[in-house]
Formats: sequence, C-alpha cells, structure tokens
Amino acid sequence: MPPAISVTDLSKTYASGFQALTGINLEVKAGEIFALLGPNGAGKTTLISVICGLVNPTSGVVLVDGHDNIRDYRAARARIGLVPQELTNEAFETVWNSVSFSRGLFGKAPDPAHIERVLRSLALWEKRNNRLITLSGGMKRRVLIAKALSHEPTILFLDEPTAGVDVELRREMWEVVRGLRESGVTIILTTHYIEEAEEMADRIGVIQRGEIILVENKQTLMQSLGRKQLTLELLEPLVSLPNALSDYPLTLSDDGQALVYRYDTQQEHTGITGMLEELRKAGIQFKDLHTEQSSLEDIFVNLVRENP
Ligand SMILES: Nc1ncnc2c1ncn2[C@@H]1O[C@H](COP(=O)(O)OP(=O)(O)OP(=O)(O)O)[C@@H](O)[C@H]1O
Repeated sequence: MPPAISVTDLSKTYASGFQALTGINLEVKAGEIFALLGPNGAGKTTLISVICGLVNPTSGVVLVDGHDNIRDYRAARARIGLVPQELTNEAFETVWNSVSFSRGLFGKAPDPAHIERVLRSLALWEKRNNRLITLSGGMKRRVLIAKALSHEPTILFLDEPTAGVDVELRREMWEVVRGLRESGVTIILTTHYIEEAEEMADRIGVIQRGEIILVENKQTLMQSLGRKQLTLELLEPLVSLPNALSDYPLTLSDDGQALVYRYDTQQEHTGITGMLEELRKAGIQFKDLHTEQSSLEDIFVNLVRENP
C-alpha cells in the first residue's frame, strides 16, 4: 500500500517573494492520525493547501495515495476531503442538500445510501431536513465534516478542527475523528492545541518557519524527550545532601525543604527504590511526595526554542 501522502522536496515561494515552505519531505501513512503542529505563520495552511491542490508548489512533488497531485489531479483530489477552519455553510440550505451538493461538486453520481451513512455516523441523521442556520455550532462543524466526506475520500484534512470551540465540543470532535479513523480514513489535522495532538495523534510533525523540524511517533516523542521528576517534601530541612546519596541525580531545594529526583521515563530502572532505601538508611523522612511528567507542550516549546 502506498503512503496516504508523500511529499518530496516541496518548496513554496509566494508571488510576494515570501518563501513559506522550504524543502519539505513528509510521508503520512494510510490509516493514521497525523498532527501537524507549528506556531502561527509556520506554513501549516500553505502545506495543506499545496497537498490538496489549492496552491501550486514552486518545486517538489506531492503524491496522494500514489497519484501525483498535479499530473493526475483528478485521482488525487477524489481521495481528499478538506474540512476548512471557518464555518462556511449555506445558512438556508438543509443538511441533506448541502452534503449531497458537495458530492456533486466532485462529479460523483448521487448516492443517497452513502450520504445517509455519513450523516448517521456524524449523528446528523435526525437533523437532515433542518436548515443549517438552525443548528448548533457543534452540528455545523459536523456538517462540514459530512460535506468533506460526501465524495468518499480516504484522506481527511482537518484545519484547526477545534479552534475557538468549548471544551465539551472539543471532546465531541475528538470522538468523531477517532470514529472516522476506525472506519479506515487517514486523518491529517493541524492544531494550535498541543493537548489535541497529545490526545489524538499517532504521529506528530512539527513545522517551523516553513521547515519540518521533526516527525515522530507521539509515544516515542513523549518518552524520548520527556522527563519525569519526583519531589520529596522533607519532614526536617537538610543543610546538604548526605554522602551516601551523592551517586543519585538528586538536588536539594534552596530552602532545604525538598529533594528533587530527575529520571528518564525511558529507563526501565529509575533508581527510585534504591534512592528511597538510602534515604531511609540515612534517617531522612519525608511528609509528602509527587511526580511531574513533561507534557507534549513542554517538549514542543523546547523544540521551537532550540530551532529559532
Ligand atoms: N497568499 C500569500 N501570499 C504571500 N504570503 C502568504 C500567502 N499566504 C500565506 N502567506 C505567508 O506564508 C506564511 C505561512 O502562512 P500559513 O497560513 O501557511 O501559516 P500557518 O502555519 O497556517 O499559520 P496559522 O497558524 O497562523 O494559521 C505566513 O508568513 C503568511 O503570511
């Protein structure tokens, strides 16, 4: 099976002379959820627009399910659904008509059974005869997804799917997207919300100033760049660390009230048991303890800082 998306040496310089993408190489596997993260203006929308055939690249090749998106653009576009960021619906149209019309735009013959499946999977079936203007924000977003799925694409792009929506609606969207993945659709989403990528993505790509600076499996990323730290609140303050503990990566807080132990989340043996044993032997008691793990957000902020 070819990758869902394969991008080779892609660059884009806008007519203004601004180079928005530089030498992008990227593969998105069939069936995965790929999150594209990057600060404002990094080039996320430009990259998606080039892949979807809405913006011409200056150089480079994009294959969609093996089809060149310029030379074989019909086949490439037929495989792609794009859910835009803005709510751009025809207010007075019904859900059914709006979604059916979108299918027609791709030159596909009407298929009421497919439209019904899509509407049911997005919990819109009961609303099929409602005018869009009468729907809630969450339903309107789901209609956009239904429209993007109307021509049976295998790859769905979601540009900032939960920008500006409340927490409940965000969770609802995540459920919808997971359901789509389970039905076999490859998902590529851009997001500003690190939490969203952390929650949903199988792999994460980070784009910065038009360059992909990292593509990694989410679990690996969080393990390899993530660190954990254990803080022990001491019963009695210490002036210095006992010698017996000098081999452990421990630091004493300035006020002597806490010991901080940093360890690698990837390691099988964290050394915690031995360290606690040494503390006990040294007669050091603690009244509380807690651990903290670096989040994807910490990792992302560090990455972007390290690649100015
Ligand atoms: N049509 C255009 N002409 C010239 N420059 C453009 C054009 N479209 C986008 N740009 C510039 O290209 C850069 C990347 O923009 P793009 O919209 O791809 O970023 P983004 O990562 O999607 O940002 P955001 O997170 O803010 O949506 C920006 O500096 C933007 O100003």
